[in-house]
Amino acid sequence: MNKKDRGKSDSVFSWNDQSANVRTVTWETGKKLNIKMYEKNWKTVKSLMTVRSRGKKSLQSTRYVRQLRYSLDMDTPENTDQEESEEERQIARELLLARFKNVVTKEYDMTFVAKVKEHDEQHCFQIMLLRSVFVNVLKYAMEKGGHEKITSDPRLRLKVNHAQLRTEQDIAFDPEQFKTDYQGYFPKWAKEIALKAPGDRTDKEIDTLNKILKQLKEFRRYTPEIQRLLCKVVRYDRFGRHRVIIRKGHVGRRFYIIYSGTVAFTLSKDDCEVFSRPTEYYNLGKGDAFGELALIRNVKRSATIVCLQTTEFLYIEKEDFTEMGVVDILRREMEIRVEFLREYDLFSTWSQDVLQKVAEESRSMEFGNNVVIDNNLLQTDMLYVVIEGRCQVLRLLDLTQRKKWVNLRRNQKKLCSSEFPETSSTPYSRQGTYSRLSGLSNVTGYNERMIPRTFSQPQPPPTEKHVQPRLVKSAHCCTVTQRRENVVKEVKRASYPCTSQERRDRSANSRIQFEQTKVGVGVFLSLDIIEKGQSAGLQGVVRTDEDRLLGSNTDKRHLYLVSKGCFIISIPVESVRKHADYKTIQKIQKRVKAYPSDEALLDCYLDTTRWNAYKEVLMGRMIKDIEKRRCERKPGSMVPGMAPVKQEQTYSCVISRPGTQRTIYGRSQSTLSQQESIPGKRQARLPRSVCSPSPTIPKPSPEIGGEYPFKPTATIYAQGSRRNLVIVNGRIRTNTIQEEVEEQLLNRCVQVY
Ligand SMILES: Nc1ncnc2c1ncn2[C@@H]1O[C@@H]2COP(=O)(O)O[C@H]2[C@H]1O
Repeated sequence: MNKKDRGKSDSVFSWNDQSANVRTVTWETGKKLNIKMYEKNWKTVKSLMTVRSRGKKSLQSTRYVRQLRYSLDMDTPENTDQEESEEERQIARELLLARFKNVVTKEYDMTFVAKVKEHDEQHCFQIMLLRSVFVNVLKYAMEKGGHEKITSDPRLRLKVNHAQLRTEQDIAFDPEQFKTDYQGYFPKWAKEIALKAPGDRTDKEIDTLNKILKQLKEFRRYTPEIQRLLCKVVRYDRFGRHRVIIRKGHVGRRFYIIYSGTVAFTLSKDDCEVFSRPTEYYNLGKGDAFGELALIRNVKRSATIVCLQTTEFLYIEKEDFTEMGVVDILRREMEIRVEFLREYDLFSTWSQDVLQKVAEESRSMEFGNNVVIDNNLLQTDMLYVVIEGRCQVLRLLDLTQRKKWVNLRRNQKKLCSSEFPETSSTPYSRQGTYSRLSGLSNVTGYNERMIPRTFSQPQPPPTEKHVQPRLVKSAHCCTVTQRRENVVKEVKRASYPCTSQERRDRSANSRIQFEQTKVGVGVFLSLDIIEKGQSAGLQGVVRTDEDRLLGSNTDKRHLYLVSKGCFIISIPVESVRKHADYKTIQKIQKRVKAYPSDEALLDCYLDTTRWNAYKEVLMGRMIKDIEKRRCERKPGSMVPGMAPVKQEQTYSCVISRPGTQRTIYGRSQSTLSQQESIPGKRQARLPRSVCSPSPTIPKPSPEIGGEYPFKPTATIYAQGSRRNLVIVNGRIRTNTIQEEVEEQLLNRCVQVY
């Protein structure tokens, strides 16, 4: 993108955020168009235009804005882009319809779908706007290779062959699905250097190439001298999807580093196998290298490597590879791996030769925090040994499939509607919201954008038989909730001034349409921590072939292995099985963990969330109590003529539950209530000694402390995440429609159970 283009982008397409419903789109030509759109729709369009890919580059690059403008200038959606093939158009149309179905309100949906078919000019602009945004996103994805990801995702059923089929009911809109893993292409100038013969490259060219290659992790691990030498000899090449780069059994001549794109490797000769595999753990991406084994050991290629998308490579010829000492570095790394495996007690009975072989077939990998290493740990074909750091085993639990959770929520609804008839039908969802808003004292300055992403993620509230009725019935608790609700109402009113009719319209249209069977409310639970020296994926080694084929007697749940910052060795299970003796198998069998059932996890989650909710309510009551006592104690101790000051105090109390003692710290942020209670008085500030009592530890009153029947579940190392997530087609989303989706789901579940 040149500078000229960059300057243009803002004037071509911009939006005005001031009003909730009416958005102004400004054109380069100076024309202004007012589009009446509902907040959610607009947010969707906006998010699509600004979706960020991992490589930091925004989809809203000038080129797309230009394309968008171009397409908007066209008369009908069909003519929007001449270059577009029939196939692309078909996919775009299908997705567009699906998107309308799920994002746009029911009313709009019907109109739009009808109008798309009739090419009605009245709605043409809106249709084209959304459509072209989508087409451009799709094009972008196709260019960057992400298209394959979108279309080959079986859940989306968007494969070209399937495009004719009805897809709407299978798709719920999720911006996540339109992100691409943008990696950036190898620049043209760098290509020109890399295509030159080594002798023709100048020092300056080598330096500039060095700079760009430093972003590759494989390249960074060499010493600066070797890096410079590599820049002298490195060559560039680019291959499309399905291209076999290395075939098992062939003679090795090159060592490859991936600059962009993805390849997959298979230990079989058949390259087609990689395309039928559902998981991604055999994939290598940007910065990964391959093809070293044959060069180090002077043997034939040990695996087949195929491009999964258009991939750019930097390669080094065998002679250069050996001459420059890269071989020595890689050999040393291999020795470290062999050394580690020799020390590892699981393989203590293995001979040096076997360890050497296994080390060759294994890989050392480094992962940052929160990177998914494997998304189906129980079915994986890899054994992961943690050398440094740790990882976590997670389970995503679909709460809407759990009767206990549904009953719990139903009871809460009943209790709340009888206690607080004036509150909405989702009292607890709101309670989650309130707890986040409670710290805001300046209501008018509050903007909904400040609401954290967790805004719509409700906390399951306390409903334990012994506790809940008392907490809910307590007048004290009621006032707290009441006050908070007013705050939220005020916040909303202040943020979006609109007429009551508009408000009614908005709430009527805010209902989200979704395919209920595809959506659920879920929560991630941590089942296990894999520490240094431990391994994950042992199940694969002891799984019999029969189990593999029939899937019998095995736990088939999806568990995620997520890095918390670690360095691991991944060993193909096949390789371990091939070399494992009886003793090793016995050791492995002993170490295979049976993870707790979903039922047990759910109990633990509910216990934890009840406990957390209980603490929250308790804190609210205590703070209120303390404030009240303070007001009673010092009714006239104000100094007139001074501005009020926000007091922030820390309180602590001890809550005991069986077997534990916990200290809870809470923060109260409030403007002095005494001043508000005296009308006509000038605002005043109390001297610090008077208005700000030193943090006291109030005695927990008998009715609020010590009675919580919490039973720690000793067998499970699990802490319920406080984040509830909506799962869409097996994926996870966290956005503001969650509350509504959850409400609808709950209603459905209540009818079922
Ligand atoms: N288990 C593995 N994980 C990742 N890459 C591998 C694995 N086994 C082999 N390879 C790579 O696949 C390449 C095939 O050619 P080479 O044997 O020369 O070098 C091999 C390694 O670079």
